[in-house]
Amino acid sequence: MAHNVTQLPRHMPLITPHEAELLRPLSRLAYCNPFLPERLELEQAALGGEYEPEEHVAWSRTAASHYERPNVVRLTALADRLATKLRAKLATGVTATAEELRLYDDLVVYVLYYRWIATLSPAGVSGHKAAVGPAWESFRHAHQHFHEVAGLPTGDDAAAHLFACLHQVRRAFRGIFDCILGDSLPAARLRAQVWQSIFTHDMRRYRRSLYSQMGDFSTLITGPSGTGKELVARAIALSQFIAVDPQTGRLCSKPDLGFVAINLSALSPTLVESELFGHCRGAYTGAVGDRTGWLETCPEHGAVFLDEIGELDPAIQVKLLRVVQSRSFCRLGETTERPFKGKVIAATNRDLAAEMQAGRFREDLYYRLCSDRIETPSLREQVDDRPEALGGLILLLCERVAGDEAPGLAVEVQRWIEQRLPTDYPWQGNIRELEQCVRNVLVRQEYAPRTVDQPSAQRLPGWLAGADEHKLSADDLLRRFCTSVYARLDNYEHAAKQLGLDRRTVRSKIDSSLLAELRHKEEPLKPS
Ligand SMILES: Nc1ncnc2c1ncn2[C@@H]1O[C@H](COP(=O)(O)OP(=O)(O)OP(=O)(O)O)[C@@H](O)[C@H]1O
Repeated sequence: MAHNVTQLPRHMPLITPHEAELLRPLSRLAYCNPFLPERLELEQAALGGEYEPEEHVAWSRTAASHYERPNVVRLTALADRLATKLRAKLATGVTATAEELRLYDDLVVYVLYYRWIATLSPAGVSGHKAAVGPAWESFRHAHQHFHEVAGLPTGDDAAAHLFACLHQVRRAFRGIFDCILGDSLPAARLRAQVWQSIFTHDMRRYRRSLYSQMGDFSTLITGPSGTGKELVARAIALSQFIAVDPQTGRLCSKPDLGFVAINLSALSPTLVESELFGHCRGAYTGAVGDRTGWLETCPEHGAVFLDEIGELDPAIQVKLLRVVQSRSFCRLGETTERPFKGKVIAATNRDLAAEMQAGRFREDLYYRLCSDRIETPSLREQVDDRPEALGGLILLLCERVAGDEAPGLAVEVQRWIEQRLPTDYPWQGNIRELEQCVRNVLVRQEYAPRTVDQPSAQRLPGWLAGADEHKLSADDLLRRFCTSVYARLDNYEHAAKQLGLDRRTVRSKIDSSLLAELRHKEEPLKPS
């Protein structure tokens, strides 16, 4: 190929100022978080006048825009042409500066990714077979083709590592973009946070070295019920780095085996221990044989998801702390140490700060778990940020349950909501409730929300959320009630009198974060 190119003088710069205008933003696009508004800004900077304005604050899935975004299609073509041109210049012997080489290297990453994506079926391939056969051969060939002329690392190992990283990017993108829905800023922030949880904020450093160490970082997901905490956990778990075998181009393990979810509130402490750690025969009454626990079966690229971590028995909290600290554990009834290779992801809708204050949750475990923390926004927060986000969500949820019938069903659901629910309807069950609403309207042409049909005097104030589902303990209830009375009266003496408790008891029951929240919202307490 180099033979057809006119010989250029050696002192000529590799990149012209005009090319640099495209190349600089492209270089950043190759490593940026696709869910931050920055992504759209960079596309605009690269395309200039050719940029087609987007009405969204950041990339999100809408019924209209799936994968073929016009700006990306344009950019990909431009990037491909520029990479081919620069490669040809390099082949003539033009010497590049270190900065030019860095920009060229980033451009090649961008081009290789989109060339590979173009070989996938429209539905995309997430399994390990995606890395096999012709796709790998053409990737390896292109990697060699672009790198060798620039003196950049070539060879199967370098190609396989980049291929593994790009495969991970693809899995993460699909897990986040396809599953975590919502066209509001809080939803966009959530997607960006999940991306960061997987790749950190610096993807270059991740590609260089951190890719093999992210299992050491536990993730704590907090947020109200029905806001997608499990969805987020799944996206993170199934998007961990998996190496590619340079001989075959296959991923060394299957990504879809990497997620195990345990609901800690649904199991007795003994069962939780046995599920997590495994046991040997006779470890407790009923342990009739050896059992391998989830910590043991979790692969290196996988994660164990501990849902409702706030409900974990204190004795097991100590054992879990050891797992996240030393990454080893023993089966019940055994003293042999076994390694834990995966990642721990925990979630709760409880206020862990209050749980710690009340002595029910260990601080040391909390600090080990929250090295990476993600907060899922409520549906109300999303709709308050962008009222149209509700319609977008309804349409996408309708697609999930009714396929091609989605547009018609979405109109019915939206009409029902507008006519029958107040505009400030709290959506206490969040997106799970919205899903139920969609299903109910599909089946019965109506939805019976619990709170709306009740007389307003019977509705629960926000600080009692969960009480109607019997999710609160008696102590929780007392703490919240004391906090709420104190928030209104702002005086321990008066609060104690009203509550019929002594002053010190009231003081000890105050939940500081709930207090801050109540003061912030100035939520009125109904007169007693
Ligand atoms: N952002 C979202 N995008 C799409 N679907 C969502 C989102 N959030 C929640 N859902 C849907 O709502 C339902 C509940 O989600 P999930 O179980 O992940 O919530 P959760 O926060 O873990 O709830 P809980 O605290 O009760 O366990 C699921 O069907 C999920 O697909």
